[in-house]
Amino acid sequence: SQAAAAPVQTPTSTHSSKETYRHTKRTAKDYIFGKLIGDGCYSTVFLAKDIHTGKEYAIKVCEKSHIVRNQKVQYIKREKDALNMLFNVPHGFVKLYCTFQDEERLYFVLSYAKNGELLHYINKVGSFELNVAKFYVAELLLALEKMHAKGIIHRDLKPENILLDENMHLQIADFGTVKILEPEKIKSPTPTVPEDQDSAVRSRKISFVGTAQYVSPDLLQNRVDTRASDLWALGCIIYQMISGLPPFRASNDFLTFQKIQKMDYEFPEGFPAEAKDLVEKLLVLDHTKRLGSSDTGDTYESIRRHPFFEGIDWENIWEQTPPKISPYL
Ligand SMILES: C[C@@H](Nc1nc2c(c3cc(-c4cn[nH]c4)ccc13)C(=O)N=C/C2=C\CC1CC1)C(C)(C)C
Repeated sequence: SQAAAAPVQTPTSTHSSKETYRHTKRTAKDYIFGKLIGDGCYSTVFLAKDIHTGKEYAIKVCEKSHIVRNQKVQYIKREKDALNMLFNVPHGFVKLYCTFQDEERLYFVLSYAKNGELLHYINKVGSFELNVAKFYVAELLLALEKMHAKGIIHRDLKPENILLDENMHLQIADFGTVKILEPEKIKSPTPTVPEDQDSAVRSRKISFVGTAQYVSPDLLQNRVDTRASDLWALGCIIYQMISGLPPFRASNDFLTFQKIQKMDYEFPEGFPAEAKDLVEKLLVLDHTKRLGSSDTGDTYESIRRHPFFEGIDWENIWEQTPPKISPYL
């Protein structure tokens, strides 16, 4: 006969004012789900409110069957690992507060980036004034430095997954495409030892390729994904903030890939000279020759030093009030 199951002791939250009480694991019932705010290919992001605290969060919901059927399990695991690795970085990233699941779905409770996608602002004003572009490129570079210092390569950086928080500071989101380098490979951004010409993570078959307009030629050609892939995307994003469109664009991805590999792009009339110079130093076919590829340590000194960043206060930018994003006449 079925032995009577011992009554399960539900953990009561015994706490005095001194102790921080241990939450019982959250479930979807602890949140009021609101509008859909983002739609990825394997996930949907909802605005949600915690019924106990009234705080707003973004909750990313993934259908388990969908993930398993499309062999995306390792992407979900990497995203969670990357978000956990970045939890203690105070600025530049959405935070993962907790995860839980039910029969059908996985839930990620994340910070709500109240002002949404950077892309929305670029499209709204057409293109950014130079001081606005400079500010957000600087915050993006600082976030990239933090990620790369931990051996996290984003691999799909684009204005759609660069978000703005309630104070209009930048937050990188969507880590479903990251590659996390093994600890022994977390060295300076590029080879410090001459014979190790290729700190790239040379994987025979790269199953993942980013969004066509921002994918680097090294990822396309010799199927190598390195931190420098993100520096290529940075070059594309700078170009797009200032001109309103990404440098490589065509009617389909294949034609876009061809343009990238032929470096077939040009600068519109009036594109500021210093911004042009910086973009030209990042959109370099050879990933070891991109500005920043030879920097050692945890910062991209050679990029920070570029005249484009004249006047940026690297130590205090996250505390500063971001410049107004107004239409560029
Ligand atoms: C990039 C992502 N879109 C989004 N992901 C997140 C948002 C988010 C917010 C708005 C928004 C806010 N106000 N108006 C629009 C628009 C798009 C968003 C957020 O607040 N918090 C965390 C997010 C993502 C966390 C990430 C680890 C998964 C895609 C397109 C993939 C769905």
